Amino acid sequence: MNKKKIALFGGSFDPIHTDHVNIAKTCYEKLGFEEVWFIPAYLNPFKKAQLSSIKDRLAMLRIVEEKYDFIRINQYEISNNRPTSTFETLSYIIKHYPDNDFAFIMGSDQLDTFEQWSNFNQLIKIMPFKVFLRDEKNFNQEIVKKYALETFTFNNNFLSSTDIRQLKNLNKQIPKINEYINFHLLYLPERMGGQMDEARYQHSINVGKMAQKLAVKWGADENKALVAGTLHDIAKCWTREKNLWYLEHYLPFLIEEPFPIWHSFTGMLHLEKDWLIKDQEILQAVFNHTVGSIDMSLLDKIVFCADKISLERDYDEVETMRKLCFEDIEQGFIALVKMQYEQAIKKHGPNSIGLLLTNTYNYFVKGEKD
Ligand SMILES: Nc1ncnc2c1ncn2[C@@H]1O[C@H](COP(=O)(O)OP(=O)(O)O)[C@@H](O)[C@H]1O
Repeated sequence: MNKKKIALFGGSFDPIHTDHVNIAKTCYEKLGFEEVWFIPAYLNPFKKAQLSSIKDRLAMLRIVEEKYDFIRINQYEISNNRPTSTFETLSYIIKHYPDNDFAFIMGSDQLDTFEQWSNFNQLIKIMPFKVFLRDEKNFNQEIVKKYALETFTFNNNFLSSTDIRQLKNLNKQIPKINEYINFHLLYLPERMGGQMDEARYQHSINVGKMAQKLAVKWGADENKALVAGTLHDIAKCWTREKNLWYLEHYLPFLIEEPFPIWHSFTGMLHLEKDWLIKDQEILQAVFNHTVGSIDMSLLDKIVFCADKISLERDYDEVETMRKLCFEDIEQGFIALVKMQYEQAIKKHGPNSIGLLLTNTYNYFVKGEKD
């Protein structure tokens, strides 16, 4: 009987990206493997370097598994519930699937530490190792020669999970995985933490939670509220130059608005252009969070209010405002627009608060509808 040829592909897949899939496709389309089994690594809960949950990493792998018949997920390491060496995993798989013929797939970056993998001398004898070149010129040729390893090129986008976590090369990433990451707010410390100080980060988290609560109370989409609320201030700590660059390139007419408001527009642009968030409702809620506009959805109002009544806010009337927002979101919103407007006038004078806030105030508070 001919044994089924299977390629085993281990990694953290945090997240899985296009190049992982392209490697698997090469195995299937060009190297005669009938299946490729992705083996996500377990991450030690006591280890600091731990990243996304197993649930999220598996959900992202499933998106790919559903698309390609030849891709399967093997959960041996995950179900072990402890860090498991490649040697242990491969020994287990060989023993339990005697009707298959296996090879192990690795990226060339792994060559440098290859000899330190546990039980290395036995490991290299139990199955062939196939090396996919991350960089065709720059890889450890000594190890390749020493162990007579086969090397392969593939349709390489030069992606890495680290880069994806840091918002780099997202245009080359699998769109559905981008969407999953954005909707589940994965990699916030990397993606948001680097752009703001600790207090702003905590405020952002609090606004997300408050927006979610308000959405549950008023029947809006709670996930969109959580995402928009959490990300609303993403551009708040940017320099004037960076803000200006985005406005000049995409929305130059808004440069006339006061600088402290710019971050709502540039935050929206950043989320759209760099995070590749496609959801217009989320983008609009971020756009409207500081001064609003005359055309606001329930979600926009919720994020606007959540920003002003989040957990860490402690101005005199905050409790009254919180109560009002949970009793009547429309009245809460009007009261908060009024407060925002009066504070802006006090701080900046009536001639420098910008057209948008004036319009929002006139429309919602004064009731001027034309
Ligand atoms: N662009 C790539 N080219 C070659 N191998 C890759 C590439 N991206 C990932 N790999 C390999 O895929 C396996 C799993 O990678 P993983 O650690 O989950 O992600 P990454 O290396 O992208 O951060 C590793 O063997 C890694 O070397």
